[in-house]
Amino acid sequence: MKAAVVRSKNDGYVDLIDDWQPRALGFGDALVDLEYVGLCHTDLHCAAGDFGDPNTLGQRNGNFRRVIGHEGVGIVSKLGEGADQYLKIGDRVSIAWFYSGCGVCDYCVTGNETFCRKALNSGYTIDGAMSQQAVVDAKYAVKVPEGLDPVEATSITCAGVTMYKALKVGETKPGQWVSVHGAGGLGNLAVQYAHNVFNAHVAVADGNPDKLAAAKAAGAEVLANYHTDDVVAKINEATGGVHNAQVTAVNDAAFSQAVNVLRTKGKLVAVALPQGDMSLNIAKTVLDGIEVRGSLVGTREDLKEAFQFGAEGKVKPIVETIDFADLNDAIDDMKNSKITGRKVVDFTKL
Ligand SMILES: NC(=O)c1ccc[n+]([C@@H]2O[C@H](COP(=O)([O-])OP(=O)(O)OC[C@H]3O[C@@H](n4cnc5c(N)ncnc54)[C@H](O)[C@@H]3O)[C@@H](O)[C@H]2O)c1
Ligand SMILES: CCCCCCO
Ligand SMILES: [Zn+2]
Ligand SMILES: [Zn+2]
Repeated sequence: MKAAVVRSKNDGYVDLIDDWQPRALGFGDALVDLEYVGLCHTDLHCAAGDFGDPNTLGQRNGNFRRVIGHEGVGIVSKLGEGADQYLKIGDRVSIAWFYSGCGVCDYCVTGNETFCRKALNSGYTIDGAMSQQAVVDAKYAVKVPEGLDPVEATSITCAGVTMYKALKVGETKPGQWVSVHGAGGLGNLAVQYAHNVFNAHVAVADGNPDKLAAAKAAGAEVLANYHTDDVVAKINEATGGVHNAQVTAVNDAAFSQAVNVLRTKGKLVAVALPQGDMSLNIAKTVLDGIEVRGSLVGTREDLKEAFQFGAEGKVKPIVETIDFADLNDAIDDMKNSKITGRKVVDFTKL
């Protein structure tokens, strides 16, 4: 069976193997035949060992290296004992970063399950979705609603739910201004959810003109190219300062820009995971009562909500399907900021 696994040298790329086997189904597990799996920038961080070597972390599947992927969508083909109370054969389900939690800790029982200290994360501490088959915990595999295109559903499984949740974390209200720093896979969907679901005004910064054009088409009213514009001046001049700033840029400079475009009592929502630390304007943070909040994917409930907005056509991910064999080329394209929206591996062609 084909799977994309983290290389032993953690060079940011994957090995495409064809002798992979899913682990045996345990109690409450289900087997999923993957249809489509999107490439998230987090997959590149994982493959590079940015958060530690996934080949040595979490649950092991025999001698196999870690399978990446957490924007997966596929069909349930087999149920382990006890799984039939949650799923049935033929259900279309998602495989998200939040693979499972303990279910009983303070975070799991208060709507904050993604922060569970015993959480397993797909493609990092447990095998992910970038394979022909994957094992899921039936309690945690959120179903994809009827009416939502499965290819588009892959993008909502991480990028979409993450930004839908991050806009909630930013307490976004109708008529407010939101800035989105980074118009990539997450950023474009941030614009769509902010404009179409939260009814907010949006300013966007990126360095790729195609992505800025896509953000404008998605509803952004202010566009700043960090190669040619003074991002802070342009956004402040156009908005008077934003109510919350969403940082999806894989670049620590964007965090500084984000603080400096906030109005008094504004909120910086940290989403992106570049290496390094945030350097924040201390005077601005103190004198303007700025809040810095981290946001991590979304809960199962957040994902259900984010999917529903997709099924209703309120958000439409930009997706391009690719062959499994071309996955490392896609990683290259993402590293070079050449992907507008998402590239999605088509497993139905294998
Ligand atoms: N917190 C979470 O729950 C969560 C979830 C998903 C992804 N992420 C992280 O979010 C980041 C983005 O993921 P993605 O899949 O959207 O990546 P992506 O590569 O599709 O997009 C990143 C974008 O940042 C832009 N960029 C780079 N430097 C910039 C700058 N200084 N100002 C503005 N834009 C800049 C790039 O041009 C690119 O368009 C990654 O670090 C990923 O790991 C976090
Ligand atoms: C630690 C990485 C968190 C990223 C979530 C899914 O992209
Ligand atoms: Zn992701
Ligand atoms: Zn827990």
